[in-house]
Amino acid sequence: DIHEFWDSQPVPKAYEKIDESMYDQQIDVPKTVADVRPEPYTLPPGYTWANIDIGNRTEAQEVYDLLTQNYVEDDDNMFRFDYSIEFLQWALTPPGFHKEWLFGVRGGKKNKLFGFISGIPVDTKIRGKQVTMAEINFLCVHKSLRTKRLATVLIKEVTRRVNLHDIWQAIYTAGVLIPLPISKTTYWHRSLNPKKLVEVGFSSLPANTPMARYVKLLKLPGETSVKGLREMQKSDVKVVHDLLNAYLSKFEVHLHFTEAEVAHFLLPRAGVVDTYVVENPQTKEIKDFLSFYHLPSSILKHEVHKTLRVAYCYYNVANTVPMEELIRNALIIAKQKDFDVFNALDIMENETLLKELKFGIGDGNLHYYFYNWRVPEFKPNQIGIVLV
Ligand SMILES: COc1cccc(CC(=N)NC(=O)c2cccnc2OC2CCNCC2)c1
Repeated sequence: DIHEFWDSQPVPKAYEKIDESMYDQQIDVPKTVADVRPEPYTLPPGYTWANIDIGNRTEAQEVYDLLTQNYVEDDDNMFRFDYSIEFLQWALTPPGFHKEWLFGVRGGKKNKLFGFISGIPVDTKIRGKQVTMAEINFLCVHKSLRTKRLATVLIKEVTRRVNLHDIWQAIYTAGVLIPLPISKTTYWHRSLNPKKLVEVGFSSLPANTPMARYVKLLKLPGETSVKGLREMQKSDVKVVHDLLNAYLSKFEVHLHFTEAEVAHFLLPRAGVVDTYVVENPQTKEIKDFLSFYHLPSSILKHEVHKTLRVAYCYYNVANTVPMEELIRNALIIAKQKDFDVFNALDIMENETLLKELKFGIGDGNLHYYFYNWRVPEFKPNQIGIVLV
């Protein structure tokens, strides 16, 4: 069963008793690239490995088609993530990405894509220690091929390909609980279009609250309130880079971004990511910025509404503006851009503003995991990494 697989992996065991001296180091015995299996893992008969050039529109379309039909659904199977092609190309081609870490499994007469997994290299800081990791995401097996253990082979193969680059740790998130989370975070939602959210069953009307009153309760100003708020542009990359790294260094677990990575991940891209900086009208200085990414969900069983437009809280730094006002302005912008809901995890400083800004608690958790690195469990507000 699944635990038989994870029991064979260098992740903390559910039962282990650990003393402090075991933390901040790898779990596996030290290995070198020479120890890594040179050939790909064996697939079931009829299936083959296939690298995916996500920059190629045709191949990106195949990944889109696989994910939009077979990727993660909410616990009630009412919604399924619907990552766009442009979003996948953005998320999977940061500076320095390795093309052999983007691959899948093909099979059948039409050599169809039945499985996919991805890795990108990230520079992490864990309790003050620099660790280069692979950020693993988009593990997906076609619904018709579940229980063939393809997922475990995809995990082993991406581990092998990452190890060939002399990288031995990884970070990933999952809604499911497997051994052992480094943190259990909770998701929260801020309704922007309450009428639609109630119609599609995403939200329910609070007791004794007519819809008109619910809408009024959640109403946001039509315009932003922060003076000097404007879209990020190329010339802001340097200052945003310095602001972001300085801010993230406050957290026990965080990424370190290069300038090129800040340009890639934060410069606005239509339908993918929005970033706004606060330029002080007098001094022209920038000390704050907000950002959110676009991840719609398919609405699986509704006659009229087919898509839920969801904005996800990304990286936000508030030095001269109260964080609550900054995020309220993110909500106002998201509403202006016709998003239906704004999602956030209770990581970083988010917990302090969720209630004030009328977020409702979600019905699930997102767990963060490390592969082959032992740490004590962190509180969500010690996590300074956002995975898309
Ligand atoms: C609303 O449509 C959904 C479609 C599929 C799953 C879920 C529930 C869920 N699992 N949500 C999250 O994981 C989540 C909730 C708030 C913020 N970020 C999140 O996940 C991000 C980060 C991890 N990769 C997926 C997107 C909701």
